[in-house]
Amino acid sequence: MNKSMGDIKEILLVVNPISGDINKKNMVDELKIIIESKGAELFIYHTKGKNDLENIRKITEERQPSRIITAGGDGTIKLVAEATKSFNIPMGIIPGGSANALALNLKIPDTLEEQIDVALGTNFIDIDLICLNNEIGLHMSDLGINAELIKNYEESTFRGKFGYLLQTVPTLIKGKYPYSFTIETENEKITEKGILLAFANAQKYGTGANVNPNGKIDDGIMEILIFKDFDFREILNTLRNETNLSKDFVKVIPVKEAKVTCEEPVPFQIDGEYLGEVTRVNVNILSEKAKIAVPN
Ligand SMILES: Nc1ncnc2c1ncn2[C@@H]1O[C@H](COP(=O)(O)OP(=O)(O)OP(=O)(O)O)[C@@H](O)[C@H]1O
Repeated sequence: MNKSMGDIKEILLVVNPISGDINKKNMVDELKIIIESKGAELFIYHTKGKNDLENIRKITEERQPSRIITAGGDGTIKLVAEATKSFNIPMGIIPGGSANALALNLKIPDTLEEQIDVALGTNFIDIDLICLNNEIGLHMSDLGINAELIKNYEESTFRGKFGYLLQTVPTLIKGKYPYSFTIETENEKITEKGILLAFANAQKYGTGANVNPNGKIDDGIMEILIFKDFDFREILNTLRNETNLSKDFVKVIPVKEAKVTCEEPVPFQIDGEYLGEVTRVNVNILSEKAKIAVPN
């Protein structure tokens, strides 16, 4: 366990009470004991699902905590990163959602004790924040078949990875793919047909699929990935973390900013949250970063 908390005097803990169907009480109790034993103060905010952005921004402004710890899924981390992006306060992560893709990408450990240790530690990564149609994304956002899957999952009563898997077959049967995507960057304007267009800051989806093996979450660049069709051999390679995906399967365009337009409305998601159907996505990397505590 972390021996010294350096100059951490007050910690803001943001807890999503419903994410991942996980009871966060043990985590909160353990964190309270550790923090109070070090003479620091803990202020807890439970998300409500409404007005959280404004509330977290206000609390951060008033209390000026020296660290923020977020216990929830990817949606909660995104919310906190957005609310606190102008304060430059380091954030620790206690993964507590159904997929936890960002925690997976940042190699946050599995046990609560180790997670708390990392969250209070002093090793940080400054990750890029991507602005997509005025919303913030941290790791993986996309247009197409995956967003449709997320929509169907959110509408279903089954939670967790099994619920997500259950939605796969009906989504694949009913989908309107392939979609037509026009991508405009500072260098080119191209139109490609595909089943999915991803804006990738990280390497992996929450399922572990390594779709962007050359991506770096802190390099000031995102990759636009266009998956052209279902190729089960390539999908298997992706799931096996193979690093050489065929160019016929996925086209990769590294960018700092771009405009993507679609002929028909296409399902859209940011970091696992469904945002409806859109015909246009404007993306750019923001100058602000999210400073996140990660393992050494
Ligand atoms: N108190 C609350 N009641 C209902 N919804 C909430 C509450 N707090 C946050 N939310 C909702 O939780 C969502 C974010 O969840 P998050 O992405 O962190 O977890 P998750 O991985 O999606 O977990 P799950 O799949 O179980 O929702 C947001 O849609 C937010 O509105």
